[in-house]
Amino acid sequence: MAKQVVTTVCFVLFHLVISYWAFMSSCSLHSSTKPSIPTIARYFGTKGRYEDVNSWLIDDILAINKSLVTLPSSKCSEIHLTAIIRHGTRFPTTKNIQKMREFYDLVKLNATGDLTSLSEIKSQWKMWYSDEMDGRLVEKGREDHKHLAQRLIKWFPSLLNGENVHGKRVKLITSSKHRCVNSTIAFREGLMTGLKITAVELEPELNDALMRYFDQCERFVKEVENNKSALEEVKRFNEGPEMKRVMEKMADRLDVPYSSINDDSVEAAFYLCAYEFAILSVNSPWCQLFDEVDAQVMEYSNDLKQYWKRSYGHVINSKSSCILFHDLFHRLDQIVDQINSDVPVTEAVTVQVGHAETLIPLLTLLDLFKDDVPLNSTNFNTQQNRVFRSGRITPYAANLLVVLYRCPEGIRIGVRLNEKSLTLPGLSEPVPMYEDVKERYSSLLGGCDQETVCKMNSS
Ligand SMILES: O=P(O)(O)O[C@H]1[C@H](OP(=O)(O)O)[C@@H](OP(=O)(O)O)[C@H](O)[C@@H](O)[C@H]1OP(=O)(O)O
Repeated sequence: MAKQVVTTVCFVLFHLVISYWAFMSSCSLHSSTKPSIPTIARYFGTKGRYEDVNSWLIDDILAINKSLVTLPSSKCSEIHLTAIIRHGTRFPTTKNIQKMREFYDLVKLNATGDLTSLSEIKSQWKMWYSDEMDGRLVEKGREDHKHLAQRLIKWFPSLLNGENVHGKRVKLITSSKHRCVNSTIAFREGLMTGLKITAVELEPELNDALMRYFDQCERFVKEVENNKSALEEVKRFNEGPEMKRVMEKMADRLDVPYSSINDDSVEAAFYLCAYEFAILSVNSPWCQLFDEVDAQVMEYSNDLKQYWKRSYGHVINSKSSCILFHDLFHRLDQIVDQINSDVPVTEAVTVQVGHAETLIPLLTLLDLFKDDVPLNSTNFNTQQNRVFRSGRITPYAANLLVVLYRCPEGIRIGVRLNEKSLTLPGLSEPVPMYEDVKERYSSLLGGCDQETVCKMNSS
């Protein structure tokens, strides 16, 4: 049995390395010139790069932009940071690799259009993604987390320092998925590089109950995850006029019958463009199959998925994150107690690494990024200026930073998403008193019991 497992693991690793290496060598990836950015990159949604949300990072990946952060008065000092982070850039999931392969085969065998990119796809591009890659972290994803750790050291030098790391006042918690565990390890490497530490005892703790709470919430699993009708609006949009137009334009560009292109085909083409850019920094010929309006439609389709599967679409989506919400406030309360009792703070920094589906429900529970009108299959046009844009909220390595400050007037709290300050809805101050935040969320703090909300037939 053990021998079988080792053989399988070796096979998978070998396959991954070979496919990746084969593709890397076929591209001019090692060129030192900056890659050109696809004009549609801002529409990649949850498949988008962090640096396209924070564009100053394109020139300097370790730069921090203080103009986007509100700090309390200089009399305050930081006492704690909780960072809840999405894993870094990853391979596509198997489900999407299969769609990509099918679409590539169709293009290779049937497309005859005269686009230059089409001849490039047919003569040079190779299908290098294989099923085993299944959402695993890629090298760029490791870099995402290493660099984020180094920027966080710059943001919070009094918290993320050698003394706190060695004193075990920094804690790493992660989902058990490959992309998360390896992101956490990369984050630790970034800390060690940034702090010039050579050896450290900082083992990530695996905690799926916390970082993959959605899997364990029966009501969410039954009513949303495994219930096709929960995503009815996504289906309707994908069968609607805007998406139909994208499919027709794609068929025209490829010169194939309209009947051979469906919503899965255009999704696969869009992913091919997005993944080649996110993983390899290549502005690939696949990107030429879309114009900007097409890309906006694709972005809306993905936003609808996130909205109905993870956000305001169904109440249970956000409620499933009650456990993470309570974990956060429980820790903050403990720290405030330690300060008030004048005892040393035991946890200076807590880093929790999970998924888009870890972050989006929690942000929703906090009432963030809520549009006045729900996103649905018929309002693509009127939702052009929506605040719910998954690409802005959860690109790879997206991060929610919660900071406690000790100030002369008491404890204050600052919240940042992707290194930019957020004002919590219902509160006017950007760095409010901790007690005001607790008051604002008092009904969740007094309820939102995981076991109760996740039970079937709970209200
Ligand atoms: O569309 P895919 O198969 O990539 O969906 C993934 C999720 O990716 P996302 O929709 O957020 O872009 C993935 O979330 P991640 O944060 O870990 O990337 C999720 O864990 C995975 O289960 C896939 O969800 P699906 O239910 O198969 O759509």
